[in-house]
Amino acid sequence: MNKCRKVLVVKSRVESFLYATNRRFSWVYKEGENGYDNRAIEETLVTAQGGSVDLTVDHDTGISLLKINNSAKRNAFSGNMMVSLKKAVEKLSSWKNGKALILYGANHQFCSGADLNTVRRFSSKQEGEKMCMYMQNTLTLLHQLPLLTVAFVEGKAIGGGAELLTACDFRLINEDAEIQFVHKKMGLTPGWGGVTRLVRLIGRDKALHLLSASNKISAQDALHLGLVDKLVQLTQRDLFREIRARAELASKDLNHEKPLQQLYSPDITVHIAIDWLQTKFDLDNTDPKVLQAIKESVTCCSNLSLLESLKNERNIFKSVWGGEANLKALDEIKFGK
Ligand SMILES: CC[C@@H](C(=O)O)C(=O)SCCNC(=O)CCNC(=O)[C@H](O)C(C)(C)COP(=O)(O)OP(=O)(O)OC[C@H]1O[C@@H](n2cnc3c(N)ncnc32)[C@H](O)[C@@H]1OP(=O)(O)O
Repeated sequence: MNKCRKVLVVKSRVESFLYATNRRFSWVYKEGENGYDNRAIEETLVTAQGGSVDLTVDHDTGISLLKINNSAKRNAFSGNMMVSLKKAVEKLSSWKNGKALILYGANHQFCSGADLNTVRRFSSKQEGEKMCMYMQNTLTLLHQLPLLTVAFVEGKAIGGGAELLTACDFRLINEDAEIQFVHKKMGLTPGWGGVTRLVRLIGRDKALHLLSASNKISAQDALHLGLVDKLVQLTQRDLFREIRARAELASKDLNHEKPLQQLYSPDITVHIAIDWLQTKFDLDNTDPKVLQAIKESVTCCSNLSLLESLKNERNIFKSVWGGEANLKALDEIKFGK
C-alpha cells in the first residue's frame, strides 16, 4: 500500500470510529421512560423458569445461530427465556465482525409464543404491560441488529412466535409449517411489535386481514402474501446428507419409515439457511463492516424522517468510503465483471 493510501485508510478508520461512537439510533424504551425498569422486569421474569435460548457464534464465518429451545412446550417462551433472548441479542449487537444470524426452534418447531404458564402468572395489566415493553424492546433490538437475520420457520409459529419471525430480515419456511397470529382468539392484539412490523412487511390491508381472521396460514399462502421469502422443500440432497450424517454418528435407529419432517435434523436446517445466505449474499467475500453499514442504512431509512435518513445515509457512506474493502475493490476492479 503506498503512503497516500495508508493515510486514507487511517483517516477513514478514525472517521468511522468517531461516527460509530455517536451514530446508533435507538427506538427502544429507555430506563425510566413510561415507568420502564429493565432490572426489575428481568428479576420478575427469571422467576418463570423453563427452556433456554442458545446462542452460538462462529467468528470465522461471521454467522451466528440462535436456537429457541423449549421443545416440550413447542418452544414457548418462559420468562427466563425472554431474558436470555434479550441478553443474546445485546451480545450480537456489538459483534464487530458479524455478518448474519439464523434464528430457529429446537426439534423442527419454530415457537408457540409466550409460555401460557408465564402469561397466567403475569396476568395483571401492569405486569402485562411490562412484559410487553420488554419483549418489544428485545424484538426491536433484534430487528435493528447490524447483521442479516434469517428466521427458519418449521412446525408452528403461533402468537408471539409469529411476531418473532417478523423481527428478522428474511424468512425461510418449511413446506408443511404454519403461521398463526392467534391473538384475536385469545382476546388480545399483538404487543411484541408484531402489528407494527407486519403492516410494514405485507401492507395495511393484508395485515388487517391476517390479524382479524386469526386463522392458520400455510407456508404456500405465507409465500403468496410476501410474509416469507422462500419455501423450503426437502430435496434428495438434503435427505442424503442427513442420512449420511446419522450413519456417521453410528446411530442405530436410522428409521426410513419416519416422516420426512423428523428426518430433517436441526443441522440440516442450519445448513440450508447457511447455503441460502451464502448463495444470496456471497457472505464469504463480503466485508462485515460494509454489510453492517448497509443494514444500518436500511434500518434507519425505514425509521427516520426523509431528511434525517438522508443525513444518516451520508454519514454511514462516509464511514465506509476509503475503507479497506473500498480501496481493495478499487485496486482489483475489472470492467465487465
Ligand atoms: C402475551 C403473549 C402472547 C402473544 O403476544 O401472542 C402469546 O404468545 S400467548 C401464547 C400463544 N400461543 C398459543 O396459544 C399456542 C398454544 N399451543 C398450541 O396451539 C399447540 O400446542 C401448537 C403450538 C399448535 C402445537 O400443537 P401440537 O403439535 O398438537 O402439540 P400439543 O398441543 O400437544 O403441545 C405439546 C405440549 O406443548 C405445550 N404447549 C404448547 N404451546 C404452549 C404454550 N404457548 N405455552 C405453554 N405450553 C405450551 C402443550 O400444553 C403440550 O404440553 P403437554 O400436554 O404437557 O404435553
